[in-house]
Amino acid sequence: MSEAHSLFASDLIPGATIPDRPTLLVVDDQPVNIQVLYQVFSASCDVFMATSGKQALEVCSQKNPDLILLDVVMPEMDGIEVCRRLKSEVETRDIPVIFVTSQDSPEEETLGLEVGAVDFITKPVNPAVVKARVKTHLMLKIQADALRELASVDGLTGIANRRRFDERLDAEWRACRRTEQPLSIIMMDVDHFKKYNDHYGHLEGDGCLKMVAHALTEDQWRGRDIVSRYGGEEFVCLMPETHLDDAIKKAEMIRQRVFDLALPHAASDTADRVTISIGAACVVPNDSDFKTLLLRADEQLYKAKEGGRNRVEGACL
Ligand SMILES: Nc1nc2c(ncn2[C@@H]2O[C@H](COP(=O)(O)OP(=O)(O)OP(=O)(O)O)[C@@H](O)[C@H]2O)c(=O)[nH]1
Repeated sequence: MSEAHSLFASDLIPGATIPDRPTLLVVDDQPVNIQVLYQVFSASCDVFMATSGKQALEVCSQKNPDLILLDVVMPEMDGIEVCRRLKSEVETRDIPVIFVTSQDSPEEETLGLEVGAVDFITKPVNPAVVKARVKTHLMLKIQADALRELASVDGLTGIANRRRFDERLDAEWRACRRTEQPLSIIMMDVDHFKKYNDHYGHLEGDGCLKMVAHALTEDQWRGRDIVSRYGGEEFVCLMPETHLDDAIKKAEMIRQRVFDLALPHAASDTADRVTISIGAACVVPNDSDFKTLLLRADEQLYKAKEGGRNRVEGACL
């Protein structure tokens, strides 16, 4: 068992993934102060260092540390501003920040906590105190990560749920708008699923949805793609930086994959097995929001249903 596991194991909620070696970022414009903290933590954690606010923000976006020990007084960008910026970005807002400072006035401490820090430690640091506090906040971070994970998974199928999809859609919409890249989504719906439930029973229906979800997610997706259960017998996939042609190709592969599962569907008017219909839509995001993209994919799905089901339709905005 690694030192990190032995530190946290007894205190964690079930299902929480304990990193082998948590990553810490230590930020201080005085290398000698970094050295002290490095010696305290290097045995149990991977320690990254930054000597300015700007560098700290860069390391955060690259390394996504589990916790940050942040000096307050630094030239150019001080710790308060660094913390403010970290808390304003979705990608970094959940990283706990502990201020390490020689200024211990109540006003300073209040300001630090107001901008989002979780704790305050005064210099010169006492190794035992800083270790105990870091352990507490790392444990809370790991538990919060586990809860976030649980809240984003669909209970029946185990794949991402609607909440996770909505979060990613919002983030990817903004990312693709910044980079002027296309964003595609594909909406998938199991054909004649009411008849499936009526014929085989609701429990069998649940089993069918699990197998379809598995077939949808076992495929090789690109790093930022996400497949989720959108609700009921409907699934959706988000594909950033993907043109409509490629989204349609992928949709066709998925349609075929579900067809090849050959799950019997004796009550279907379309085939002897379970099939899905798919609607794809693509846009280079602009100043409007993503509702129109979802609407267009839904229209295309409807078109696929109207056109005979077990097929793919797609359109750009
Ligand atoms: N077993 C099971 N059924 C579900 C679940 N969620 C939704 N359903 C059922 O899925 C069915 C969807 O029916 P409809 O929306 O009429 O669509 P359909 O029968 O698939 O018809 P088309 O989409 O037009 O091919 C409903 O009967 C829902 O009760 C679920 O989690 N488990």
